[in-house]
Amino acid sequence: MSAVITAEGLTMRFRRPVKRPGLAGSLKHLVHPEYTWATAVADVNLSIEPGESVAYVGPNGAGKSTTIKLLCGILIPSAGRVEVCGLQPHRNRQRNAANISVVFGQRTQLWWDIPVIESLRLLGDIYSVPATEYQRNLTEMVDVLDLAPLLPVPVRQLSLGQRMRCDLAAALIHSPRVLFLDEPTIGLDVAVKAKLRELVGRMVRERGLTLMLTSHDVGDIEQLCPRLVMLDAGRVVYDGRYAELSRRFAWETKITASSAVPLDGHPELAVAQIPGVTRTDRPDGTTLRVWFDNRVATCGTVVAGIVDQFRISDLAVDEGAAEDVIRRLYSGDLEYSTEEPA
Ligand SMILES: Nc1ncnc2c1ncn2[C@@H]1O[C@H](COP(=O)(O)OP(=O)(O)OP(=O)(O)O)[C@@H](O)[C@H]1O
Repeated sequence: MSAVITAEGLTMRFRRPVKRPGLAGSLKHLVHPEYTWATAVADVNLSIEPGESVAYVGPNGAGKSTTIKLLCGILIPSAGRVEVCGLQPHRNRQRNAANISVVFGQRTQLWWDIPVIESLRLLGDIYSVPATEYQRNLTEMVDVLDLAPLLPVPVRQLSLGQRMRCDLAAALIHSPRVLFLDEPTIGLDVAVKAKLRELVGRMVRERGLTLMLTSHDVGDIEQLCPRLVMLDAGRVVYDGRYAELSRRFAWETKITASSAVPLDGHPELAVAQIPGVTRTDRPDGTTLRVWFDNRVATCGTVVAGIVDQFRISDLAVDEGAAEDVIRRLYSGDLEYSTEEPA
């Protein structure tokens, strides 16, 4: 099977004006403009098969939306190559548009003043969707997204959650092969999130839709995307299964050991000397928390070292879920590494 999305060495640099402060600075810039270059996407390689669901994640400013814009043909790459359904998006914007759809959580593609159903009909005409296919898509989406009461309402009168349901319907009315969702569930309540995820999941399973999702909501990723590509400062730092994340990146295991009586002395200092222990602290008088590098030490050796210091009355071991790993990677608490754990 050949990939539906490929990127090779994909790079996007933006030129930014350097302006000195004040009127003099503005005038100088008019006469002698100065610029710097900022790299938003750096040498990204991607290969996504038809029917795959990929979460494209990373901290704010990592380059996710820029990549989506490159894949939609909105931006022209500074370097590298990109193909979507066999087309270079920026050279074939119109043909590319027939194959793809994009939903930006912050924006609508519906016409503000006309009823939702008219927007859907218009999109059906623009994309020349055959009548039977249009009707089948509409019926399915009205059913899953509960759209019936919204169809006659002008978009300007819809709440955010109602509008997003209609936006997703609009994105899928022409049966695209690829769907890009950029923060689709931002600001939505749990019920609306569930409806959106249900429809997208169904389209992937039943129609072979290829999905590329950017989201800061781990629920979207967990429920829709077995594969996760993580960006940091424009570069891919992880491309693999979501479930692999913990194994690959969660080097630290946390042990919380409690004592029935207040701890004597400074057991945290002695425990910190155990090989592999990265840090320790005492959140209260009876509890010791120990973080260790699980590639270097085992839980057994660390617990044995704690037992040498005091009698443990309660013990919890926290391996860290993938969600926790993502949060810690973003905050810099965990380090990216391509090394496999020992
Ligand atoms: N048109 C532009 N001109 C100059 N710089 C830009 C432009 N668009 C994006 N950038 C810069 O490129 C970098 C990546 O931005 P991008 O919007 O792709 O990030 P993101 O990962 O989608 O972030 P977020 O999670 O905050 O939406 C940022 O530093 C941003 O300031």
